[in-house]
Amino acid sequence: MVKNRRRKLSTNISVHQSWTHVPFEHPKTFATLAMDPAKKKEIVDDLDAFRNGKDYYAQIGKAWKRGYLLHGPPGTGKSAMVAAMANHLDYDVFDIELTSVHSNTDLRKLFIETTSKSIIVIEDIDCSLDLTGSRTKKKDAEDDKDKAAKNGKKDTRSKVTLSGLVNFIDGLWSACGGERIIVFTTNHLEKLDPALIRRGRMDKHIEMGYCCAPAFEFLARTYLGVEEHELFATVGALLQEVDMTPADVAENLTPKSADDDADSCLRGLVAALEKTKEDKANGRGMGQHPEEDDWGAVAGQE
Ligand SMILES: Nc1ncnc2c1ncn2[C@@H]1O[C@H](COP(=O)(O)OP(=O)(O)OP(=O)(O)O)[C@@H](O)[C@H]1O
Repeated sequence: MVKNRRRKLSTNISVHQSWTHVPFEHPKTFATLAMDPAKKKEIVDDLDAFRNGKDYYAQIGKAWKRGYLLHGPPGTGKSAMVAAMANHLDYDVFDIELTSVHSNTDLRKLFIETTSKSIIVIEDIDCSLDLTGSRTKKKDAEDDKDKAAKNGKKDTRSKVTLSGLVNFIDGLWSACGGERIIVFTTNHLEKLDPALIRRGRMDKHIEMGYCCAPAFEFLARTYLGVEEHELFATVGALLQEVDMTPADVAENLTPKSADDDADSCLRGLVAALEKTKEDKANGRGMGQHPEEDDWGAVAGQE
């Protein structure tokens, strides 16, 4: 892997509809991302195949691009996954804030200005636009707009349309040369129009889920340097019963003072899980634990 250039993080600026660049410093790598090793390998292999696939893409007559859809609840590592991808490939990241893009034309302009070897990220895509195309949702969007106008508030929804975005994904890639990856993240897969996320546009769908025992043990090794502990079984059992994101588990495993050690952090995590379990029993919980494989679909791929 070539590591001789400095990666950039670029975000779009609304006033000028252009990019601003800062060094990309996010430290997350696949080595520190808690997920099923087999799934992790599958994603890394997929990225490597893409990076080395110039001739293959030319041979099949396809633009050299790949779309990844990362979906799951907040705090399950979607942004961390984007950083791990960028660090693995040594690509720049172009972070598009769709609500600050004024029109499809501006989106096209921004896109044309992206460079080769880049990951173009649109986070929380369901929050940025009315992307469902359904009449009910369009009506909801119009109602929201009317409500905002009545309350003297600015309509923050982007003027970029679903078809504008689809064109952006399909058409322009071919005109741009050089490899590009596009990533959408969402907490609400069900809100997205199937046309937007079909294979060929979003080629790989990756589900990021709640933490389960093996993911917790990985985090305990990373955060506390602990391979085994008597509380592992207790934590594992509690994670079967309640939903806790890897972000919350990681936070509980982070020492808060010089007196904190592995023991106290693990006891703190058990207390937090028991509290969540109690809340759930009292009807204050987040709902049922979804059906998961051993890794809690921390990165289950569909
Ligand atoms: N699977 C994971 N492995 C290691 N760390 C994780 C994992 N998931 C989350 N974290 C840590 O939790 C924090 C929050 O994660 P992140 O921002 O990636 O979640 P997210 O799914 O993008 O959330 P949101 O939907 O709210 O943007 C980060 O510090 C991240 O490093």
